[in-house]
Amino acid sequence: MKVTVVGAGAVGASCAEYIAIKNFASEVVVLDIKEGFAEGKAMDLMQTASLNGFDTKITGVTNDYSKTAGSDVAIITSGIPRKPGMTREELIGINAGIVKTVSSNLIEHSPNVILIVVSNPMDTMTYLVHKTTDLPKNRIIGMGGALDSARFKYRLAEALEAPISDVDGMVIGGHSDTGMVPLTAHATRNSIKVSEFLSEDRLAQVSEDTKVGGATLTKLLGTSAWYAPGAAVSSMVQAIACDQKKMFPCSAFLEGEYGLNDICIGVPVLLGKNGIEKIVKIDLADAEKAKMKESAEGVRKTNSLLAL
Ligand SMILES: NC(=O)c1ccc[n+]([C@@H]2O[C@H](COP(=O)([O-])OP(=O)(O)OC[C@H]3O[C@@H](n4cnc5c(N)ncnc54)[C@H](O)[C@@H]3O)[C@@H](O)[C@H]2O)c1
Ligand SMILES: O=C(O)C[C@H](O)C(=O)O
Repeated sequence: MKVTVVGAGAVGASCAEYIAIKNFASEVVVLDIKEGFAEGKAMDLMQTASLNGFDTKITGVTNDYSKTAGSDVAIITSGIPRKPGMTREELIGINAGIVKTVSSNLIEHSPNVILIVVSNPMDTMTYLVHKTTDLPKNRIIGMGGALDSARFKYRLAEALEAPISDVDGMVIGGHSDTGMVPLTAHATRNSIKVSEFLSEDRLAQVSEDTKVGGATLTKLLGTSAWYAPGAAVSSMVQAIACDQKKMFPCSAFLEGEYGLNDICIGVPVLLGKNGIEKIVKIDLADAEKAKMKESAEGVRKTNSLLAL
C-alpha cells in the first residue's frame, strides 16, 4: 500500500507518523510546496523508525507529483489552518484553490487513488473535489466525524469519570463549531445508555464541549490541532488498507440518504478496500433529524461560496 500525504505541516506530518507507526503501509510519500520542508519532515520521521519499530518507508518531495504515482490512498492536508477567533469557514478563500489544484495533480498521477480530504472547511472542500474531478463518490472521503467522535468520547469519559475504552459514541453532521451533531441518545458506557448516568444538563454540556473541540484547542495552541486529526486519518487509512469494513462517520456525497441530496456531510459509513463501501442509515430521533437538517443548511451556505 502506497500512501501520499499532501502538506507536510502539523497535520500532514502527524498523519505520516501515525500511519508509519501502525506499520500497515509499505510507503508514505509526503509532498509540500515549501522547498525542502517535506524532505526534512520525512528524514526526521525515518530517524524514528528504529526507535518506534516500523518498516514503512517515508520519503519527502517538493511539489513533484511524479513521485506520488501509483498511490492507493492520498490525504489532502495542504492549506492554511485557522487562528484563535476564526471559524473554519473563513479559510475557504485560500484553501479552495489549493485543494482543487492538489486533487487534480494527485488524480493525474494516481487515477485509482482514494482521496481523504482534511483541509478546512472540510465538508465544502470534499464537495469541491466531487464537483471538479471525475472520481467516483466512494473514492472521495472527508475526515471530520472520526475526529469529532474521538473528542465526544473524551468528553463523555470525563463526565462519566470512566476510562475512554468503556465509552462509545458518534458525531455526525457538518464539521463546524455549530454544525456537529453528537448522538448523545445513542452513546453508551458498556452498552448502557449514558443518559442512565448523566443528567440532561451534563449531556448538553458534553455535546457543546465536543462541538467547540477544535476551537478550544485552537485557542490554547494558537493554531489548530494535529495529534488527534493525524490519528483519526491513520485509522481511516488502516481500515481501507486492511479492508476492515470499519464504521466511521465521514463526509460522504449524499444522494437521498438522510433526506439530503447534492451535499457532502458527516454520516456513518463503512470503510474498506474500495473506500466508502456503504453509507449506513440509522434511525435518528426527531430532534437529531432537525439538527442534521440545520447542519446541512450551514454546509450548503459555505458550498455556495465556491466558484463552481
Ligand atoms: N478535517 C479536520 O478534522 C482537520 C483537522 C485539523 C486540521 N485541519 C485542516 O488541515 C489543514 C492543515 O492544517 P495544518 O495545521 O497542518 O497547517 P500547516 O500550516 O501546519 O500545514 C499546511 C501545509 O500545507 C502546505 N501547502 C500549502 N499549499 C500547498 C500546496 N499547494 N501544495 C502542497 N502543500 C501546500 C504548507 O506549505 C504547509 O506546510 C488546515 O486547513 C486545517 O484547518 C482539518
Ligand atoms: O479546528 C480546526 O480548525 C481544525 C480541525 O477542524 C479540528 O477540528 O481540529
